[in-house]
Amino acid sequence: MFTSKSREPREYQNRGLDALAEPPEVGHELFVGLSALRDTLSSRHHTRDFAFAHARYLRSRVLALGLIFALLSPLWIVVDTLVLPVELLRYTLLGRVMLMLGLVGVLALAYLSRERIRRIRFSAGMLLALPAAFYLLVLVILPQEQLVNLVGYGFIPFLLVAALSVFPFTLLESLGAGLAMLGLLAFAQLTDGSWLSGQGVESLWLLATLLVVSLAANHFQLSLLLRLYRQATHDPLTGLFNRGALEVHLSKVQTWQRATEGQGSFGNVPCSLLMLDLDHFKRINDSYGHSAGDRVLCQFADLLVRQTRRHDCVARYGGEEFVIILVGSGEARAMEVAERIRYAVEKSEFTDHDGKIIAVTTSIGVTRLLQDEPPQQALKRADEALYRAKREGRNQVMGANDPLIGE
Ligand SMILES: Nc1nc2c(ncn2[C@@H]2O[C@H](COP(=O)(O)OP(=O)(O)OP(=O)(O)O)[C@@H](O)[C@H]2O)c(=O)[nH]1
Repeated sequence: MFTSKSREPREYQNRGLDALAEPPEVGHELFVGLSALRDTLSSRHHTRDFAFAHARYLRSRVLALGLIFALLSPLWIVVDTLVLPVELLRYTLLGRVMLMLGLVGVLALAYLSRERIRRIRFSAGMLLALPAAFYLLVLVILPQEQLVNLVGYGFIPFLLVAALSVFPFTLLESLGAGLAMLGLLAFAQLTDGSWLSGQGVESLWLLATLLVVSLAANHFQLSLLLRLYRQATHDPLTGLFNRGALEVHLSKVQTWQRATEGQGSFGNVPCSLLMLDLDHFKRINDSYGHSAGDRVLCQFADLLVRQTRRHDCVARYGGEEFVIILVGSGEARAMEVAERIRYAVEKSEFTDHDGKIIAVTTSIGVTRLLQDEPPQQALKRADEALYRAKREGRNQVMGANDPLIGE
């Protein structure tokens, strides 16, 4: 089986392609428990598509918790008024007003950042950093002898570490925030003189324990999110994108086309669609069994991923039908790639479970993806071309009669 990888055209590198998903790994297993540690430790291994789903989820948490913090903060003014001497009130009041303004800013930022991953992460970080900074400021500004009058401030590090468990943070993110809270508590103890006292050590121990519980909650929350995401968007047999995820991805590619070239100038950023169907697949099932058929589908999927580039997208459209989006490839180039794939399939040694060779061929329909058309329309054109390839004898590539193509 040949495995050549074509190089990306230079002009399409570094032009926002990272905003598109990477093709999923073939045969990637759904995982549970400890094996998910790699994915919950940091976001390094997350695909761009999951990063968007993750950010959307994070955003909803930021909005919910930000609202709770913003409401609780002014309520605590009542407690301050009851317990603090008047000369201290102006400090804490000023701090609370600044905290509330900050929280409103975080809420606004999260609300306006629907698809902006970095901004959403930043707003989540600020949501935790603002109350911590408020507490730190109170500790620094108030005279030491007045610190005993503070009621309900000492629990801020505990509240924030507990809040970590509400967010689907990665373990490293939570660990960083948790260590910062432990540092804050240590500073508070050094300031009020309880450092290394029995009560001080107990508080530190409690906060560290709470952090471990939050980290466990983060791990399970994030791994569950990943699992649900994969189940919703990936075909369990081949590990490729499923039909729903493909359609979402098609729209994203079109958005990228528009953003790259500007509205109305379609034709300048060519992208193409390949629709592939295994020939006489029913016969394979009938002759070798359904499970050998499944094996062929996986081998076929594997070949498609190896024949395409990282930014292209390979999806299982249904049954023995697959779709490839070639990003940055016009019709002529797409026909070449399709022919190369057809040839590779013909020459490849597909095998059943006993290593018996199964002859497999594929028919392919090719069309251009226009940036302003409904994705379904392009899929329909590719399907019609595929149908003609089947009708003309199978094991061949057929181009669609594309409208308004100007390469
Ligand atoms: N093993 C296996 N078979 C599948 C799967 N999904 C669909 N099929 C089979 O794929 C076959 C498709 O058959 P047809 O639609 O008649 O197409 P074909 O035999 O490939 O013939 P042409 O497409 O006309 O070349 C059916 O027998 C389905 O049962 C699957 O996930 N695994």
